Amino acid sequence: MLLNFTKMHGLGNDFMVVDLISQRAYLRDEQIRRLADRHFGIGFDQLLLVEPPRQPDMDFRYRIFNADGGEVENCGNGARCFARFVIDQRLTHKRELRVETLGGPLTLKVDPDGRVRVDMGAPRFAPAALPFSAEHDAPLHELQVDGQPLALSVASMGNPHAVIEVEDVDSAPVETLGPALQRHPSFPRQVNVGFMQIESPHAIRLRVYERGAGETLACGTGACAAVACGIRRGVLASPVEVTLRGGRLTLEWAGGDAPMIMTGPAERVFEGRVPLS
Ligand SMILES: N[C@H](CCC[C@H](N)C(=O)O)C(=O)O
Repeated sequence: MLLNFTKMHGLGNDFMVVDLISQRAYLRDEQIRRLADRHFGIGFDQLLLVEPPRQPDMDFRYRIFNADGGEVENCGNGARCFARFVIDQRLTHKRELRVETLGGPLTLKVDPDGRVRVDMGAPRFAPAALPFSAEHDAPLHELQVDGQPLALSVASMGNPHAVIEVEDVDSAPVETLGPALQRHPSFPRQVNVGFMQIESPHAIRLRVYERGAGETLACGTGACAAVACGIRRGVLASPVEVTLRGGRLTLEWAGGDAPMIMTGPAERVFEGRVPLS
């Protein structure tokens, strides 16, 4: 069969978006890996599936698969692209949508200027929420990584995040410390690793080594986790401008159980059809 898809990105974090309401398909994990390959396939960081809701108060079910084929709980840049996609495809007339994900419900709102505002839910810091093996919840934890002590914060945005403060993101050890934390026994379901440089209480630079995809040009949930951890530590204050390699996001959070609000762009690149073997 031929599968219709749309290639999209949020600040260079790129996606294959598939409408499984107007067409029927089942994608096995090895097919996802092949399609994700930037030489033998289409190439993407994550695959996003648009499905009918399973819960009565939701407009859609939003499923996310990493390039390695694993299904995950949340994807912030993908959520903005999801909203643009279902409106452009006329799958809804609404401009404010409720979608269900493995990590919980999200509210997506497309502004008249095309930017998308996402209620990402409340950040959670309890180690069990990631999961992360630690006795207690704390704004900063210390971990032994390859024999060296490392201070890090942890947060769940439905998916697990570790946040490390660095002096300079450009020289941060993303390609070594990222994988080292991925395989660390303290993260039994692996982890997305953010490297955060604080420029001011309202501005950070961020790079993210993502679970199942490696370093991406941007990570929405990573930006949420970094800002939440920084505000909790008292070194950041809402709103926070997050500059990633692919561009800029605005994050707002009132603390506690308040939702993290992320605002940013979503772009369509091309439409395509791909044979599914
Ligand atoms: N790029 C995504 C994060 C995908 C998360 C995935 N890498 C995971 O395993 O949790 C974002 O914008 O939030």
